[in-house]
Parts: sequence; C-alpha cells; structure tokens
Amino acid sequence: MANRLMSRLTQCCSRVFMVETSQMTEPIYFTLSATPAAGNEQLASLFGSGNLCSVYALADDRIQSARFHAHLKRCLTAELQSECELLHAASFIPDVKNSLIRGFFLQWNSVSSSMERVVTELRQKGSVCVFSYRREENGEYICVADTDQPGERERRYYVTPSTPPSLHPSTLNIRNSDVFYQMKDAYKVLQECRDVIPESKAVLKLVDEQPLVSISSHNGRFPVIVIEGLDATGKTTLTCSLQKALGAVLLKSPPQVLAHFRPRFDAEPPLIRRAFYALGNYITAAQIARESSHASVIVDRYWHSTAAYAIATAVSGREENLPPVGSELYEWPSDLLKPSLVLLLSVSAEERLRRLSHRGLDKTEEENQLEINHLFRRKVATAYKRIQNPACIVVDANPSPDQSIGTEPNGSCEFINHFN
Ligand SMILES: Nc1ncnc2c1ncn2[C@@H]1O[C@H](COP(=O)(O)OP(=O)(O)O)[C@@H](O)[C@H]1O
Ligand SMILES: Nc1ccn([C@H]2C[C@H](O)[C@@H](COP(=O)(O)OP(=O)(O)O)O2)c(=O)n1
Repeated sequence: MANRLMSRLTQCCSRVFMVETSQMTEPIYFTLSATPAAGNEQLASLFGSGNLCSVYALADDRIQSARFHAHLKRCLTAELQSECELLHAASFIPDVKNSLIRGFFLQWNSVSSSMERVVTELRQKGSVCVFSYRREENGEYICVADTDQPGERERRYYVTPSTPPSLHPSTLNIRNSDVFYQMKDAYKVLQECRDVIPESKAVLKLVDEQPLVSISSHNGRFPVIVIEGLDATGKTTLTCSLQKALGAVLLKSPPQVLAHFRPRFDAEPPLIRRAFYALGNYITAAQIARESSHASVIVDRYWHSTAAYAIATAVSGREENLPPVGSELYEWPSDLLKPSLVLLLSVSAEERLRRLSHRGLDKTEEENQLEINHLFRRKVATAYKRIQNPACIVVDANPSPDQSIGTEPNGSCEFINHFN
C-alpha cells in the first residue's frame, strides 16, 4: 500500500509539494526531480532547521483516507508535540481538480528518540509513506523516498524550487470534498460511510423520507428569510423575535431531527462532516417547502453557513488564499430550494466576544477555534459575502435588540418594518 502511494506521489514529475511554515506567509513550493537544481532562499530557510521529513497517509478509498489522515494528525500531535514542529504539507498537480493529497511536514532539531521511533513505526505502517529530506555537503537538497521498484529500496530526488500556483492548492479539492453542489454527491459520501459510521444509515433514511422539492418550490407563496452569521452574532435572538413579529414558522439547519447526530459527525474529518451538514439543508428545504405554503418562514442558518465554514476551513493560511470573487465554488447548489432573502448579521469582534462571554454556554471546538483564530473568522465572513445567487444582505447587528436594525452602508434592510 505505502509503495503504491509512494508511486502516486513521486512518479508524476508534474506534482508539486507544498509546506506551510506559518498561517501568514506564502507556502514553500518545490518539486522532486532527477536532476539537481539551484535552491532558493525559501528552501534554504526550510532546510536550515534541523531534521526534516514529510508524512502522507492514503488508503484505498476516500473515506478511509480522510479518517486515516485525521488519525495520523492526532497521533503525531499527541506523540511529538513537545519535540517537533508539525507543519501542514500537501502534494498536488497544478490546475488539476481533486489532485491534492494532504500530509504533514515534521521539523525537529536535536536527536530525539521518540521522533526516530515514531518515524520508524510510521514507515512500517501499510498506508503511510515517509519522505526524508536533507541538505548535502555540496549544498544540494535531497529527498529520499521508498520505492516499489524491484531491487531498489529507496530512491533519491533533488528538491527543486517551484513557482507558486495562481490559485491556492487547497481550492483544488473543495468541490465534492468540502462543499457539495448536488444532494446526490453528499448522499454518496454517507453511503460510503455506512460500514464505519452506522449513524449514516439513519441520516440517509431521514433524507429518503423527505419529498423532493424543486429549487423554487416556495415561489408565489410566503417569504422565506434565512438569518446567517458567525456564532453569537444574535441569530437565535433575531429569529425568535421575527417569528413572533411576523407570525412566522421558525426552522433551522441542521434540522431538529438531525440534532442528536451532530456530535457524531462533528468528530469526523471534513469530507464526512460537511456531507452531513449538506444533507441537513435538504431536509430543511423540504420543511421550508411545506411550511411556506401557509406562513412566512424564518430559517436559522442554511446553505451560506455550510459553504462558508467549509471553504474557510479547507483553505489554509491567509484570507487572500480563498477562492476569488466570482469563483464557481461560491455558487448555490443546482438542486437546493432558494430562500427569498438571506440576511448576514455582522457584529464587531469586540461585541461578539462580549456576547459570547455573557452567554457563558459550553463552546464547541469550532467556536473555540473561532475565538482564538481571528483569521479563520475573517475567512468565514468573507466567504459568506462571496456566495452568489442568492447573495446575502449584510446587516449591522451591533445595536441592542430594542434598537431597530440598520444595514451596512451599501446594504438595505428595513426588513422588520417591511414585513410588519
Ligand atoms: N442585538 C443584541 N445586542 C446585545 N446582545 C445581544 C443581541 N442579540 C443577541 N444578544 C445576546 O448575545 C448572545 C448571543 O446571541 P444569540 O442570539 O444566541 O446568537 P447566535 O444564535 O448567533 O449564536 C445572547 O446572550 C444574546 O442574549
Ligand atoms: N446549515 C449549517 C449550519 C451549521 N453548519 C456548521 C458550520 C459550523 O461548522 C457549525 C456552526 O454551528 P454552531 O453550532 O457554531 O452554530 P450555532 O451555535 O448552532 O449557531 O455548523 C453547517 O455547515 N451548515
């Protein structure tokens, strides 16, 4: 298995490797080639820091690969936390969708017995392959990889600098790994999980029980208003008051019927977790179609949340790495019911933190990450605003609930008055 993976990673000389040394800087890109080439400053800085290797996990199918990658990360973090730096690495073919394979790059300075032991153990594991890197005395950067060629145990490559791709490589795999643009694609992921995650069957059954609804099922009936925003921006407070003010039906995504499955799927890697949330939107869509025939409907989170969080998590590093404005990755799914209006509640970072601390509830792992990770929050907010057709209207939600809600300068939102 490892050999097959190794072949996949190395035989294609057009593959580029990426190492992210920090969240705020451009990753280091290189290729592996049979002929030596001059290094550059970035390679020199990477190779100047002691011992180096990269580790990739890959299994026969995408579910196993995703779970194995998450497992590897947990093991490496637990075992090596204090002794080495764990950086994100990946290998991809420029401009080729779904070519990205994620891995880790390990850097350690001194002789470390547990480091040597862990690397040896990983090498022996079927579905992990390890690349070791070193700088030769003549200044060449070398990568040593295992090989499955007869009579050959390992093969040496020269590490050659590569120019950064025009789009960040993590955008290559978003479609159908992080964001699903048709129900059948998310459905397929949970079907593939049935043996390892038995709860998938129950979720699929709930999806099967919903009547199919078209993307415009509520047209000509009552309005459907989606309220979106980061955690603690006031969605629950606003949806409840709108429900009362408009005599509306209040729904949410994921729907209540999926609530008890959430912790199970939240513990899974993005491929599985995001497919679960995507399917939740289709169950909510069926509820919207039903309810909007006789009343206005308010929805607490829907597709914008699913796509914005998924994209912001999938794209590592800086905000500039997000897919650009107008990218097809911000399109609405072709088969998901569209609401009449999507409002994005926006509050200042200070006000949001104040509300979070007043609320004082247990925080999910993702909420914790949001709190400590300013950058991630900015990426979620930017992704929200780039989603198209329907786009969201940004609402200034800083005022207290008894003040009327205005909009950001270019928005327009007298919606409460409008529906009263
Ligand atoms: N407009 C507002 N002004 C001040 N506090 C608010 C406002 N809206 C909500 N809150 C408070 O902020 C906290 C988070 O609000 P909540 O509606 O639960 O947010 P969300 O559903 O977006 O996570 C709650 O304690 C709530 O009472
Ligand atoms: N329709 C939805 C709703 C939430 N999600 C995901 C996105 C984030 O990972 C979490 C956010 O949920 P969280 O529990 O923080 O939100 P609430 O507190 O319920 O407002 O759920 C989603 O993908 N699709």
